[in-house]
Amino acid sequence: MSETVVVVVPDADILASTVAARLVIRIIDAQAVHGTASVVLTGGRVAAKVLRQVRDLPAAAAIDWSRVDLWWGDERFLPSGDPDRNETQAREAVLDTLPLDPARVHAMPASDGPDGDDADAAAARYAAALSAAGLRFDVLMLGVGEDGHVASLFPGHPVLEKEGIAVATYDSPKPPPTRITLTLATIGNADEVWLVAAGPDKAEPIGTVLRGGDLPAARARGVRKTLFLLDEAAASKR
Ligand SMILES: O=C1O[C@H](COP(=O)(O)O)[C@@H](O)[C@H](O)[C@H]1O
Repeated sequence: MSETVVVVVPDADILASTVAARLVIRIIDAQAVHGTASVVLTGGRVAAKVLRQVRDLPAAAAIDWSRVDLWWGDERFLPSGDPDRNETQAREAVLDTLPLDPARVHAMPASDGPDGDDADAAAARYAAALSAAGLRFDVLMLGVGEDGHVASLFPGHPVLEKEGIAVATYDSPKPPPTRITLTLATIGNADEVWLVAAGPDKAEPIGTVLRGGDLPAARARGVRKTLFLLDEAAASKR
C-alpha cells in the first residue's frame, strides 16, 4: 500500500538542501538495487535550487552519474536552449557539470527539434522513448503551482482528460501556452512521487490538497510513497 508522508522544514533554502540530500541517497540506494537509477525532474524555482544543492553535496560523489537516467515531468515547448525551458534551467543549475551519459539525459523535444513545432508529434516521440525504457522511475519530483497544477496539468484544463504516456497541451494558463507533460497515469508509475513546494504562494493549494481537495496535485501519487516536502510557509494552511 502506498504511504503518504509530509515533511516540513523551516524555509526554502533548508528545503532545497533537504530534498537534494534525499535525492542523492535515493539515487545511491536505487543503483545498489538495480544498478541504475531513474529520476524524473521538475521545472520551477524550487527545482533549480534543489539541483544546485545536489552539485555541492559531498555524498553525490558516491553516485555513478553515467548510470542515472534523467527524464522530465513537463516542458515548455520552446526552442532548444531557450532560458524558459525546464531542460535549460536544469542544465545550467547542475547537469552540465555532472559526468552524465548524454544518451541517458532524456529531455523533452524542443519546438525546433525533430518534429518542428508539432507538439503532438513531439509528445508522441517522448512517449515512445519512455515506453521503450520501461516506464520505471525511482523518484519523480513535482513542483506545485499556485493554482495546484503539477507538471503541466492545470486544474480544469482538458489536458487532464487526455490519455497516453506524454501529451501535448495547448492554451496553458501559465506561459508559454504550448507544453508537453506526462499524464497522471504515467506519474502514477513512479515508485516515489515527491511534491516539493516553498513559499506562502503555495500555502493555499497545499492546504487544499492535504485536506483532501480535488486539484491535479492531489491526484499525483507514487506506487510506494508520496512525499510532500514543504517549507513552513507552504505548509501554513494545512
Ligand atoms: O511552469 C511550471 O511551473 C511549475 C511550478 O513552478 P514554480 O516556479 O512555481 O515552483 C513547475 O512545477 C513546472 O514544472 C513548470 O513547467
